[in-house]
Amino acid sequence: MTSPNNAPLAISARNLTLTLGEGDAAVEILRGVDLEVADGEVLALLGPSGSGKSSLMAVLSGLERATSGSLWVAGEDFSTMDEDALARARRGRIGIVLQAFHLLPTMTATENVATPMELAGDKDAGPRAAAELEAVGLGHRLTHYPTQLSGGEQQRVALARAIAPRPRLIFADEPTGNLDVATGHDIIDLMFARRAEAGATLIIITHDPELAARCDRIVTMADGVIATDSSAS
Ligand SMILES: Nc1ncnc2c1ncn2[C@@H]1O[C@H](COP(=O)(O)OP(=O)(O)OP(=O)(O)O)[C@@H](O)[C@H]1O
Repeated sequence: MTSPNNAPLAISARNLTLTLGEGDAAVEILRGVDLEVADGEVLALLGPSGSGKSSLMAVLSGLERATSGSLWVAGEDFSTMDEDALARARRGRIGIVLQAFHLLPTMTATENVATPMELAGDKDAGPRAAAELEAVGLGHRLTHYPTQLSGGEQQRVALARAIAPRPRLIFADEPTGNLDVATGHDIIDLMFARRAEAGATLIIITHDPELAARCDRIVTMADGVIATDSSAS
């Protein structure tokens, strides 16, 4: 599976739809999304509130099953997998950073980063978690609990948790939405630096045109479909 310039594809989506609810309550959220993303590409996903950005990310990252259409992610056919298979396919391949940090309050920073890797059978989870926390500037906060960390520090832990398993794909949904501007800039700089080191594909939902301009490609959504794509010729 390759793109027109022969780069391997991280994502190939054809005519993806997502309908939630049934009967009269059914809502068509994605209405035929076509999208190809090259391996290593950094893509900004923009669009008005309610246009379907988070829903598309949920489908592309395997958190939600598409209602119809074909979807290949990192060489795996997501469209034929059930939820258990999707969860297995996500593990180690896909890292997700959300606006709310979703750290487990009873675990230290290191445990928050290490636990998903341990569950995936990684024997070096502890040292790798510590190394990644070091890399995001939290070497001095390894045994702190989330409540003992600032918002920016918590998002660094969430970033470390997403990146430590060395995923080929990183999804970020407004990762600076809960942070002040300066802290948000720091997180984005870190995310871009860690991504570049790993050569991973990054898809980032943002309302910030300045951040979008730092990406290789800008795709906008409107009303459940792709409206514009800066890579289209
Ligand atoms: N579980 C659900 N059931 C019904 N409708 C839903 C559900 N989740 C989302 N929607 C609807 O789907 C549409 C797309 O939502 P989505 O969160 O993907 O948009 P978005 O572009 O990410 O918006 P925002 O920028 O506000 O986060 C919205 O109209 C939303 O109300």
